[in-house]
Amino acid sequence: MDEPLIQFNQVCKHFGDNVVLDGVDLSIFKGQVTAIIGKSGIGKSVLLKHIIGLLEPDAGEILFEGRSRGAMTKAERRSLKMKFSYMFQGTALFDSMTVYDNVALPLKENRRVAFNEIKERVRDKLAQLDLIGIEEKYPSQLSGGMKKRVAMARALVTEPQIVLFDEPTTGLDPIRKNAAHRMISQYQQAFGFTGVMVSHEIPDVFHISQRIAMLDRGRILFQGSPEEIQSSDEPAIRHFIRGEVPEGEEYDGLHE
Ligand SMILES: Nc1ncnc2c1ncn2[C@@H]1O[C@H](COP(=O)(O)OP(=O)(O)OP(=O)(O)O)[C@@H](O)[C@H]1O
Repeated sequence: MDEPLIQFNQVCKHFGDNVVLDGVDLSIFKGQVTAIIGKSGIGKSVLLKHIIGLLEPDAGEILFEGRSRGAMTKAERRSLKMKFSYMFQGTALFDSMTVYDNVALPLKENRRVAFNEIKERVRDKLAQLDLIGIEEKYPSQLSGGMKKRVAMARALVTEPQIVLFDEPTTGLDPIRKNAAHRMISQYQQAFGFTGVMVSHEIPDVFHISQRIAMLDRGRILFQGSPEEIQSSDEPAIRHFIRGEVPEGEEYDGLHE
């Protein structure tokens, strides 16, 4: 297999007494969607935040094409940052800005994109996400599902090379959820981007990801293809992906 685009080597992170990542080894490959699955509160968002540098590991390292962020020059770090886009759990839309301005923001902020091109790209993304006609509305006037789709439009409008999604479909109805998954797949086929997606949508996520990583008790319990995880004999994996509580055990998924 090729060199990973992003590589976690023995990454550890704790908050006070709460050890969240305890030696995470994870490989993320270019052009693939990698889904991060695992129980609630286990540290999936924390892992994602390490990729964009919102959190720094206490120990271990994260390599991008073989190089750690710390070893990069300022210019290299800036260029790495431009490759990323992300969509976090809370949609983080700006309430004082219209839908159009929210989606146009990344194009206006970091890139020299002509006014007409911004208009075209924003319209395109809104159309793909079934959001035409709401450009002038404000986030407070939208349903939760619509906000989520606006956030997705904003994450994809720059056509980024690496997109991090934190539960992009939670709270969407089944039709919109499928549409959002389809959009991620189509976007990947069109642009060959690398996606890292935290998701609880099992088994749906197996259909749109090429790689699955399961986080459990601070470590990656499994990483491999959707087919491999579905045929795993490991009880913790089998129970989790089937949504079963092992006999004689109480569900201990609430780590928060
Ligand atoms: N900035 C922080 N300061 C202190 N503790 C934090 C911080 N961020 C996360 N945590 C803790 O880290 C643990 C993992 O949280 P995280 O949000 O990554 O879980 P998750 O797997 O994404 O959960 P869910 O599936 O419910 O979204 C939790 O115990 C959380 O309280």
